[in-house]
Amino acid sequence: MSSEEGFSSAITDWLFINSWWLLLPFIMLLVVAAFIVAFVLLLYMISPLISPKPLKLNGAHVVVTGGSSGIGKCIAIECYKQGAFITLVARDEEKLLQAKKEVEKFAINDKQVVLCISVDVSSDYSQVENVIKQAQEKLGPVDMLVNCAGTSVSGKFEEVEVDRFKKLMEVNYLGSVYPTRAVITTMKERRMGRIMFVSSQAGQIGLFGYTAYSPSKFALRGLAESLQMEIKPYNIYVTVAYPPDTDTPGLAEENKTKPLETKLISETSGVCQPDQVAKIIVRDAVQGNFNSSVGPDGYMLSALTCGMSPVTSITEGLQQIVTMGLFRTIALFYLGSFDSIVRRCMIQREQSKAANKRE
Ligand SMILES: NC(=O)C1=CN([C@@H]2O[C@H](COP(=O)(O)OP(=O)(O)OC[C@H]3O[C@@H](n4cnc5c(N)ncnc54)[C@H](OP(=O)(O)O)[C@@H]3O)[C@@H](O)[C@H]2O)C=CC1
Ligand SMILES: CCCCCCCCCCCCCCCC(=O)[C@@H](N)CO
Repeated sequence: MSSEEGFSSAITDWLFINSWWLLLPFIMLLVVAAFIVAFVLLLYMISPLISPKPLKLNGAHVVVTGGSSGIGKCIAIECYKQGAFITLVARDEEKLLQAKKEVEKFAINDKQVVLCISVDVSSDYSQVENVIKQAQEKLGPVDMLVNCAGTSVSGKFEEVEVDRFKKLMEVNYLGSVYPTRAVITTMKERRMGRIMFVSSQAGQIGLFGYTAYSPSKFALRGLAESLQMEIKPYNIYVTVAYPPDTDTPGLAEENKTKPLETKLISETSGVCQPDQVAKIIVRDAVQGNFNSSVGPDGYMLSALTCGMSPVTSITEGLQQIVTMGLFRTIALFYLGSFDSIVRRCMIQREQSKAANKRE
């Protein structure tokens, strides 16, 4: 009996001691595998955060649609100041020539050229393709395309002419699709380039009076995100800019029909100068940032609405993670104040209507 017990315990002792040695390679394998998995996960997390190489504007060919006025003209000037060759695209030839003269004042060398092309970016794709081809023949392949041609209408949903909804979608959305489509193949072949879409803060938040305008600016974000995922491996970077109200002929035109509600709500973000807005937009496009915002409200709106948009730096990603809850809290107060503006305006209107009737 006792000899049997001694035998079995000897076996377990033997197994125990030896199994350590037997397990060691497995343990080592497990540790190595864990390291590999951790490393791969880290690479996955970091890979979208690697910042692109900045684009050199000196000698680059920049096409600016809507370059004859307002923000577009200021973007052209900003690029010209950094040594770029410019193609201005818009419909009105006189305004184009006037803008060309203004841009040329900022030359930094005597080789720089400003080319003007008159075309409607929204009506016919083959026309747009043709003029881009002409521009590339004269000034070389496009390094940066700025889609800034656009227009706006504000007014209550039922008061905006039905045609306007289509028109805004055509100019603001398709007018950005066509030029982009015309430059993308060459950019992919050259494995370099920048595409910029000028959206608006009204492309991040839907506001009273912008039922026709906002959707056309929101659409650009969907286009930009999808396109960026396709062309990132070709070293092409997309930027979407979301400016607040900016002092331009376009804004003056829009203000003629702007409802009081829209005016009061937009005042939250204030009015910017187009040259300041252009400076920020060009800096972000050169760096290849997906998002370009102006001012503290713009910063908050962008962090809050980042959704699944690409990140272009580690700090940007971290800032979004840390600030999102706080900004949502602030946003609730803003939304409350917008609602009360709308309510107050409605009450005021009804009161003045009643007073008019009594008279
Ligand atoms: N100003 C603002 O408050 C803000 C503006 N934005 C956006 O920025 C962009 C520029 O605005 P802003 O500078 O105010 O505008 P402007 O009205 O001052 O200039 C618009 C430019 O676009 C051109 N354009 C308009 N329609 C067409 C078309 N169908 N084909 C070709 N060119 C066209 C115009 O030239 P032409 O008429 O001769 O064709 C002009 O050069 C717009 O997309 C706007 O929505 C965003 C946020 C705020
Ligand atoms: C944390 C949350 C912060 C929220 C801040 C909200 C601020 C809203 C202001 C919106 C202004 C819209 C300007 C549209 C400009 C435009 O595109 C037209 N003028 C074109 O002509």
